[in-house]
Amino acid sequence: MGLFGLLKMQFVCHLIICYVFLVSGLIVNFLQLCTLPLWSINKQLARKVNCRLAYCISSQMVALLEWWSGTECTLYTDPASYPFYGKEDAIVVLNHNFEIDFLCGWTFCERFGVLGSSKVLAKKELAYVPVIGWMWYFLEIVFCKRKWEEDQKTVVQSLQRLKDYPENFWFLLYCEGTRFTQKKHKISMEVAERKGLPKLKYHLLPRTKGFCVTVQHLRGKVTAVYDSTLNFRNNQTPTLLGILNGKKYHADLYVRRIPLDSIPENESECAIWLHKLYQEKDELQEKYSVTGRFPGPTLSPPRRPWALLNWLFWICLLLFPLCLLLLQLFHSGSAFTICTTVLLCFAASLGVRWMIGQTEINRGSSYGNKEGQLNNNAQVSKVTNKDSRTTKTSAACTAGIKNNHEQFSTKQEGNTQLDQDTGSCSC
Ligand SMILES: CCCCC/C=C\C/C=C\CCCCCCCC(=O)SCCNC(=O)CCNC(=O)[C@H](O)C(C)(C)COP(=O)(O)OP(=O)(O)OC[C@H]1O[C@@H](n2cnc3c(N)ncnc32)[C@H](O)[C@@H]1OP(=O)(O)O
Ligand SMILES: CCCCCCCCCCCCCCCCCC(=O)OC[C@@H](O)COP(=O)(O)O
Repeated sequence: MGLFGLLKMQFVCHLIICYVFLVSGLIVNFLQLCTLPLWSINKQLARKVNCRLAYCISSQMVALLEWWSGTECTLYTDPASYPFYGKEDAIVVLNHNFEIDFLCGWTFCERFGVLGSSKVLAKKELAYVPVIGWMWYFLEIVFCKRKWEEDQKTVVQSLQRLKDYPENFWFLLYCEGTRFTQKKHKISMEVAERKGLPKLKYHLLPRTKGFCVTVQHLRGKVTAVYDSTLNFRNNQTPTLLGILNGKKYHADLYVRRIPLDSIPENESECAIWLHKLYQEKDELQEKYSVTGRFPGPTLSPPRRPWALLNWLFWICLLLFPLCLLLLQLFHSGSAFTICTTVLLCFAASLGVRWMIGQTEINRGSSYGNKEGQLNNNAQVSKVTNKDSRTTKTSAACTAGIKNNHEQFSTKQEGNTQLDQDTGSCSC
């Protein structure tokens, strides 16, 4: 390990990075708050300003990944789809297995110029995370409690609001609803069994309501779904703390563009379509685990300098007053002032540690983990089974999926366009 590598592991460097992130983030949050009066005067302008302000925060984390840790991101995609990326509104469906999968998503957003405006269907708890959560409020991020009865109205309203959004955006959906753990996987596969759906090895069973409602309400605005599958080379399990320590990872992202027109409008058909998509994603991950790569050509967009420049700007702006303050402090020699400052630094680092904890899977929620939920599902399942037609449709689709996927895999190897083929469910 070189000198720079050693430096990256020093606690003092982490303190400085976190200080810059926290203080610049709070400044940006304050500026966002100042845009409130503008919303009533010129809503579209307020949205554009907020996209740029949000970029100042999220691009710092992207710079940390790309320039500090040097993590590489390879994109596997159809060359015919490539020109669309960043030039249209899209719904992104991504697997949820890694602590930094959202950060890799952000990196691709940055490379295609949609980082400031990117959106997500996020759990409500994240809205209260300082800096990021507060920034999301002004970006009109859609929040959910993951209780459909309570979410239905608010999610639909938030989606409707995005219909006239002035910037191109990617709307991220983790349809699994929570991060993959062995326990959640086991419970989720029991649900799959009850529903007569094939088991998944690398994914949890997708929750279909959020996807269907998003497709339904963003139709006309969004033109495609980007089916995205992420994995890391050599079975790496990346973490945000690892990134902060300068650890380099290698991410592989497979993206398939599916025109929105080819996704069924009817809710139950849309749900079947999503289950089929996850079975295809599962087969793709199986291939990755065998070959160590996704099929098809790689077309990685290069890193852009803007995230780094923004980060350097904030470092220069905020380090100077910090150094002055520290000098003055030690010059004053007051034990009380020094102790108070040390305590404040300690409290701030605890705060940042708590924020980093939000990204850690072993501190994740119990959503999808509860036996109680399973019992509810059993009831749901019984109701579903009463409608034998639905169950049969599921089974028929399952059979159809196999055939469709064989077609899909063969086409994949030949790197031909798959969108239209995979977009339609023949069930
Ligand atoms: C290309 C590069 C990527 C670009 C990236 C772009 C943008 C980046 C932008 C931002 C990055 C920031 C990242 C922040 C990350 C934060 C993400 C999150 O917070 S994820 C968590 C919140 N999001 C979701 O949950 C979305 C998915 N969920 C849904 O859509 C849900 O339907 C819902 C709308 C949340 C409602 O939840 P609820 O639980 O009420 O769902 P359902 O009604 O659907 O669930 C009941 C349904 O599921 C079955 N069930 C029950 N238990 C299980 C189980 N354990 N496993 C699977 N299924 C289960 C149950 O039988 C019911 O079935 P049915 O619907 O048939 O009745
Ligand atoms: C320059 C950068 C400096 C970095 C130092 C400070 C870092 C602070 C980082 C705060 C990041 C907060 C954003 C959290 C995003 C977490 C995304 C995520 O993965 O959420 C999980 C949910 O999807 C599902 O939750 P679970 O049900 O699995 O539980």
